[in-house]
Amino acid sequence: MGDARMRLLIAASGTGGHLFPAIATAEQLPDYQIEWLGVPNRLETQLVPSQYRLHTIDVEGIQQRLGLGTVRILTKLALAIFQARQLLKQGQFQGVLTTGGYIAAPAVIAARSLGLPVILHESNAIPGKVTRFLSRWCSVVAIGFEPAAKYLPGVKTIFTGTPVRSQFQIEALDTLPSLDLPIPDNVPLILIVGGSQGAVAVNKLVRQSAAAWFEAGAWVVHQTGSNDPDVESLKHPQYIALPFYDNMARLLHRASLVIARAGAGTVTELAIARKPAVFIPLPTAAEDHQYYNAQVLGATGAALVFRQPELTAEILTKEVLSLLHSPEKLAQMGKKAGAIAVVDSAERLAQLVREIVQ
Ligand SMILES: CC(=O)N[C@H]1[C@@H](OP(=O)(O)OP(=O)(O)OC[C@H]2O[C@@H](n3ccc(=O)[nH]c3=O)[C@H](O)[C@@H]2O)O[C@H](CO)[C@@H](O)[C@@H]1O
Repeated sequence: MGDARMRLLIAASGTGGHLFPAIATAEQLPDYQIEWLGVPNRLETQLVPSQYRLHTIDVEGIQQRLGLGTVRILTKLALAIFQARQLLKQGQFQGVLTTGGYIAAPAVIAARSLGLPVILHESNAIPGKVTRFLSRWCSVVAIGFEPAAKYLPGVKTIFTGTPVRSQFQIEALDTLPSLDLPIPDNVPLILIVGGSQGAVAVNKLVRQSAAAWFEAGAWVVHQTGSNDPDVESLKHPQYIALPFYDNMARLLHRASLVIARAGAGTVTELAIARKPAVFIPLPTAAEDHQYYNAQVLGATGAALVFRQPELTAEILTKEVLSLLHSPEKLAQMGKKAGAIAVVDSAERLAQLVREIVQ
């Protein structure tokens, strides 16, 4: 007996920020036969669940080498489009879902050249160049933050939020493995998240500020990344430094306050987990998109947002101390964060797929 389900190709590749939303959505689509399009040596080879067949094409470098040799870039893109077209035709796929990034270009162009519907999800408050360029060819662009719509004039956008891994939902708390970190139960915990690569400038500010927080009774868990040469320079009984932490959802649920970069994934997870935050957006992010991500929570009073060049250790010390001394304010901020969270984002995006790929 053949499989009578509709066939959907998901093109999602690279970082957790692109893969987690796609995986969460795929889980909501058992009524579709899903296969995956990625790149041979990226995270998808580890993260994409084994029930989805993974096809890979070589598109790495298209973005990185822009400007060096237009002919070579276009040749490579043309080859990737050709491969994606072959895959879509031979696999008899009926539509494409992509979360953007460089895999999106060949996937979207190939699908449209075959007249297939495409849903593109953009998680940032300011869509990246690839999204803006490709959006006209998409049936619809699903957006993670509402402000993104105004950067996509003439494009059909639908606000779905960004799907996150289910462990960030408050309801999942009891099902998560407990923390393997020696943090006492009743102390305030400040969690610092630099993102998948860490944030050396944030690390430095935190180390300069932490003494006053320790004195106020707080513990600090500091996710530092692995590129910081000074990571050993702070030692304190209330301080734990980690390059990366796998059980981030559990740690986030335990935190009283989170200091973080403002990648779309992190901002969304904080809203879902209803956590008060201090954002220090990456100043070099394309078109300053992290600042606008941060402002989605900042504008409602759920977070404080500081621009890195203007932020001193004195200011950070003082602002965090004042929050630590005001648990009611922290609780209010967490509530405001929760108010903008889209807890059923994966279901919404899956529903959009059902409406468009049929
Ligand atoms: C440096 C950079 O350009 N980052 C971009 C990248 O973010 P990137 O994907 O790197 O970062 P995000 O903030 O979106 O997500 C980080 C993810 O890593 C997880 N995590 C982090 C640390 C840790 O120790 N353990 C752990 O599990 C977080 O829970 C989160 O799920 O894509 C995002 C979506 O397009 C953009 O908004 C970001 O600006």
